[in-house]
Amino acid sequence: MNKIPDDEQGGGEGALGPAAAGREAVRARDLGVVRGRTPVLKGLDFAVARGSVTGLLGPSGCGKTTLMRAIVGAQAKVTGTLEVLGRPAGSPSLRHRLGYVTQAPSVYADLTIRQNLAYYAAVLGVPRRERERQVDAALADVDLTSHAGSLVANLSGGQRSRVSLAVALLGTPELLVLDEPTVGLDPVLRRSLWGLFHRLAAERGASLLISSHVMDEADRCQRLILMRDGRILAEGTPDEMRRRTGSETVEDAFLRLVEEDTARRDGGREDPRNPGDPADQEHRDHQNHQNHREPEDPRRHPRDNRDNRDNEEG
Ligand SMILES: Nc1ncnc2c1ncn2[C@@H]1O[C@H](COP(=O)(O)OP(=O)(O)OP(=O)(O)O)[C@@H](O)[C@H]1O
Repeated sequence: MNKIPDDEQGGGEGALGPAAAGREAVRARDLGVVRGRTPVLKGLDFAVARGSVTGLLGPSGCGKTTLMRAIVGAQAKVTGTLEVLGRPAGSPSLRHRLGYVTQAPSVYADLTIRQNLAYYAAVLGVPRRERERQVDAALADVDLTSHAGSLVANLSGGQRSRVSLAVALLGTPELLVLDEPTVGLDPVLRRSLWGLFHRLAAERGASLLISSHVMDEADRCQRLILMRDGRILAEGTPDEMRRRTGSETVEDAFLRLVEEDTARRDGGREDPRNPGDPADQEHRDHQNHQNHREPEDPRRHPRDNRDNRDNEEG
């Protein structure tokens, strides 16, 4: 484990004071990100509570992955204030305190599951005598014990995602940032993973930030951050969202909030349920962008948050 360098800025509590720093795993103030030449995140203010399961929800292309990359210190051109576990995002001492799972599984296809985990346990500096126990625990957490000897190349997409999740669990990180971890999984597996997320929060005190563009996952979260077009629409518990908007489901609450937001932005000329909805345009822009985006390095270390931070000088 790295020693905390004395010259790191921000200190243990930052500008938040001891009480706030203790309760919040992440705190953003006026956070902005530019990707290429486009402002993708615009003036975000929010917090992620410690020891809780927080859902980051919003339409495809609204900026969820960009926000997660900023939190784990992998994003270039970040402005404003972003504190993670009481330190400025990207601080070297955070590396071992965070687990990050990207959308594309990033484990070695030519190794078995156990070999991958043993390799990453060594890279992460898990003491040798601890490694076997931690690898076994991570395998059991993601329900892959019986496949431990299988080559990753022979696994299904959902199984590969769970191997990435197991890697993120090594070293018992305090904050887990999971980008759409349940996408493509069957309902039984999804339920069991949500069970795991809540156990990690309740029993180990871990803080989890989990993105999804599927609104029916919202009720599985203790707190929600709803995003649209690079901004925060609302944050709070699922109940608060429903009460505030007089809606029965979080999905309806989200649509109400989009309507209010649209009305605020342009005097209510646009109906968010019409095909002209800016959220649809966001989606189309995102799809166009996906066709032109730079490929991810398949051998990128899933726990290394800093290696492609500078590849977006546009
Ligand atoms: N490498 C990049 N260079 C420039 N712009 C990018 C890049 N990656 C994403 N973007 C743009 O940033 C915006 C936010 O993308 P992001 O991937 O953060 O959205 P998202 O909410 O995570 O989407 P999804 O749910 O589809 O994963 C989109 O408009 C996208 O086109």
